Amino acid sequence: MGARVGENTAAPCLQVEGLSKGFVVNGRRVQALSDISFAVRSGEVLGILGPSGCGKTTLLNILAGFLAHDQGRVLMNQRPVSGPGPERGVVFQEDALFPWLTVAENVGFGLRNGDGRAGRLAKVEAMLEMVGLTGYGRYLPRAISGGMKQRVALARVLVLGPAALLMDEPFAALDAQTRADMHQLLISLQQRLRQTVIFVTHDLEEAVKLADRVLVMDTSPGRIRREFVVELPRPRDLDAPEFLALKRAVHACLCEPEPPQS
Ligand SMILES: Nc1ncnc2c1ncn2[C@@H]1O[C@H](COP(=O)(O)OP(=O)(O)OP(=O)(O)O)[C@@H](O)[C@H]1O
Repeated sequence: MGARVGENTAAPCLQVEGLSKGFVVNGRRVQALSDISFAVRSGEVLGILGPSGCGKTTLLNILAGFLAHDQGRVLMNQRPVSGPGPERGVVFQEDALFPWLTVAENVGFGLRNGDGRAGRLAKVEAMLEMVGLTGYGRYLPRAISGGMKQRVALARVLVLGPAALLMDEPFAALDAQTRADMHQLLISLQQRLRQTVIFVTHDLEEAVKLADRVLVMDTSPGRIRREFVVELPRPRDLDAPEFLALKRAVHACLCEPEPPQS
C-alpha cells in the first residue's frame, strides 16, 4: 500500500483507499494515480500540493464523481462515490458561471423549488453577503471582475450546503492581490461554516497558508509522498518563523528526487 495518512480521525467525511487511475494515450498507458490513500475529517481543510501533471485534477475529478477510477474506493460519509452528488460541491479554476444569468440567478440556480421563491431569494441574499457581494445580485457575470466571479462560483456551491467543498486550483487564474483576498474569504467562510474543504494547488504558499494538512504528491505516477500537519493559528502570519520553516520543509520535500518506480 502507498502512504496512508489522516487515520487518527473519529469520523472521516471522505475516505480514499488504494485509489489508482490510468489513461490510454496513443495506445500507451499513462498511470496518472497509483495507490492513493487518505482520509479527511469533517471541518478539515486539506491541501493537495504537487507539480504539474502529478494527477491533482484527476484525483479531484474522481472525488467529485466526474471520473471513474480503476482500483480502490472513495467513500463519502461511509458511502461509495459512484458519480457527482450534491454533498460534494466543486469549484473550478475557471468560474464556469452561466453568462446569461445574473449573479443572483447563478447563485440560486441549484436551489430547489421546495424552498419557495422567498426562501430561495433569502438564501441567495445571505450567501451574497457571506462572500462580500451584497448589492451585486442583478449584475451579469460580464460586468464583474474575475475575483468577483470566483466569489459567485463559491457562493453557488456553498448555498447548497455541501458536506465537502472540492476546489481545483480555484485561485490560480487570479492576480496576487485578488488571490490574497480570496484566501481571506475562504478562511473566514471556513471559520463561520466549519466547511470541509479539499483543494488542489501547485502553489506551496497557498497550501501552507490555507490547509490544516498538506499532502505532497509525486509525479508519474501520482502518489502521496508525504503529509505535513499545519498547526498554526489562523489567519496565518506569512512572515512568522514557524510559517517560513514549514514552507522550507515542504519545499525541500517537493525538491527531493522522485523515488524509483515500483
Ligand atoms: N483525459 C485524459 N486522457 C489522457 N491522459 C490524461 C487525461 N487526464 C489526465 N491525463 C494525464 O494524467 C496525468 C495527470 O494529469 P492531471 O491533469 O490530473 O495533472 P495535474 O497535476 O492536475 O496537472 P496540472 O497542474 O498541470 O493541471 C498527466 O500525465 C495527464 O497527461
